[in-house]
Amino acid sequence: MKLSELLSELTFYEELNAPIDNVEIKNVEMDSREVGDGDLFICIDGFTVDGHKFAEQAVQNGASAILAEKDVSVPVPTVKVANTSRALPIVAGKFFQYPTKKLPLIGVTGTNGKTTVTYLLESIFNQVSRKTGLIGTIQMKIGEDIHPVKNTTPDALFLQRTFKQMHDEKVEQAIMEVSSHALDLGRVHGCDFDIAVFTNISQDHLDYHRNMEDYLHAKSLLFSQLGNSFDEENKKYAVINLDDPHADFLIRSTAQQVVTYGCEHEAHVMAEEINLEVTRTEFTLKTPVGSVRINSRLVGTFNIYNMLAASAAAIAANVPLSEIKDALEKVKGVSGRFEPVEGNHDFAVIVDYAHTPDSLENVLQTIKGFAKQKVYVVVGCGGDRDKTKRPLMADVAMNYADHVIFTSDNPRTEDSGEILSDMTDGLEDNHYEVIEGRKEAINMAVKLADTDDIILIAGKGHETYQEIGGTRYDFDDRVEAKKAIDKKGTL
Ligand SMILES: CC(=O)N[C@H]1[C@@H](OP(=O)(O)OP(=O)(O)OC[C@H]2O[C@@H](n3ccc(=O)[nH]c3=O)[C@H](O)[C@@H]2O)O[C@H](CO)[C@@H](O)[C@@H]1O[C@H](C)C(=O)N[C@@H](C)C(=O)N[C@H](CCC(=O)O)C(=O)O
Ligand SMILES: Nc1ncnc2c1ncn2[C@@H]1O[C@H](COP(=O)(O)OP(=O)(O)OP(=O)(O)O)[C@@H](O)[C@H]1O
Ligand SMILES: N[C@H](CCC[C@H](N)C(=O)O)C(=O)O
Ligand SMILES: [Mg+2]
Repeated sequence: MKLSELLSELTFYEELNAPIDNVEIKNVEMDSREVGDGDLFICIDGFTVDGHKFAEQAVQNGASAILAEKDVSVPVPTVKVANTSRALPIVAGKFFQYPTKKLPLIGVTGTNGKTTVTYLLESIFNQVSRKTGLIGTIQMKIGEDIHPVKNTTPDALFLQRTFKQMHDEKVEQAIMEVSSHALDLGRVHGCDFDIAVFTNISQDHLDYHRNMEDYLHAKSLLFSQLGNSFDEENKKYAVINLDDPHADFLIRSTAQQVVTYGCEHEAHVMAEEINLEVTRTEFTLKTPVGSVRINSRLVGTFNIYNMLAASAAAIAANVPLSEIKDALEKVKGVSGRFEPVEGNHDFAVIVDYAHTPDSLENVLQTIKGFAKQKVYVVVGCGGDRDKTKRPLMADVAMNYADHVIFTSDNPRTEDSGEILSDMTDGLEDNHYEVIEGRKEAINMAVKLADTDDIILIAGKGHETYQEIGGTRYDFDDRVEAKKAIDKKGTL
């Protein structure tokens, strides 16, 4: 594509260093290390480094033009805009020919439940043979092809490139998690969502957002940006959890049709006659298109909400109710979410990704509801993340468990001992111990567990690493728990 054409959607820019006429752009990159011959390199002033520093390297790697917000001294045409981060989605959208205009797209936001709801939706659309594309915390998937991701919601360039690939590979329904960071940073600008889903909101990420109000405002952008026009061919829906205290604010944020779900308030899609069991959940899914009984292998009230969210979105996307039922009943679970560690032991071990006070409370409430004997919790908090959630998570663990083993999560650049002090300082009860090494903490919980006890290993779920300093070491709670169980069995 000609550079002048690529820039046609940017109204204000300056041309520096050399004329842009006739410059041909083969690809767009924002990482100098990825730049090849004939690419446009976009300089992003990041949280860690300033991408403008790499303009020269990009040129050495073959960049034929630079998009910058500061002056850079390079021998290729340079286009200067006020803010490259905001220009990025515009340029990426243009380069990849606005793929989401041609691709039905569902976005799921909220503090907890996003990954689970997207996996439920994937199952529902596959049930009706619609090829899916999925982007979220665990991975990116096109059909059955799996690709790694660095972020729950990747940057605008990755997104637009991926949606183009999905469209080329005949994906019929794209589904993605939309984080508050992404909404705030404009990573999803230019994504033409058809259905926006809200799960719930509770405290998280207050290292990034100044307060809960800012956090909620960021989440609401998914709904306020859901378009403002009436298009018979291309209807848009906001799917909202009516039982969440912030439902009303989100409903008022959107101009589009609202579909509500819930258990407590009168909603379009509801769960009734609920029967919660240790390994399964039954409820009647009541919807405007009929009612069906659901018998799911997902456990806990919070998962009923996830199933309601997915069902409401699927109904808006014209999936028949009988297919929604079959699909929900097929889902065995989502990796690292309330995942039992199998083996020959007479106590239960559950690995779960709860890393917020609210998710930890939901999971522990569920476990407490079934526990015949003691409940052990192994939990820590991530470094370089919301510090104010540390004492709250510690309180939740102490309130529900008979014994808590506080340990490290991903300390990242922080000191594990200090994170643990943030969690335990001020605890009044003493039914806890601190074991910094996560492997040792898991070993201790397994060693202590007796018949019918339940161990919850919280915080890391599907993660297969532990990040300490700048290094990611191989680590998987499920593998470590299994090893500890096997070791106990041989004693
Ligand atoms: C705080 C934050 O959001 N950081 C994101 C940001 O990184 P950054 O600003 O530090 O980037 P940087 O390293 O300063 O680099 C700046 C620019 O220089 C470029 N560069 C860099 C080095 C080089 O040699 N050459 C070069 O060109 C980079 O490609 C980049 O364009 O831009 C990167 C690329 O898009 C993201 O991967 C990165 O997410 C990091 C990994 C992260 O941990 N983010 C978290 C806070 C996050 O976004 N989480 C949310 C929510 C998760 C949830 O739901 O709980 C998420 O959506 O993942
Ligand atoms: N609807 C829900 N309400 C409250 N807690 C939930 C809900 N669904 C899942 N959880 C809890 O939150 C954890 C994370 O769930 P999930 O991965 O689906 O959420 P997420 O929003 O994608 O999280 P993240 O932002 O970290 O990617 C689960 O392991 C479970 O403990
Ligand atoms: N997407 C979340 C994941 C947290 C997972 C937890 N294990 C941690 O490292 O804090 C975050 O980046 O805040
Ligand atoms: Mg997620």
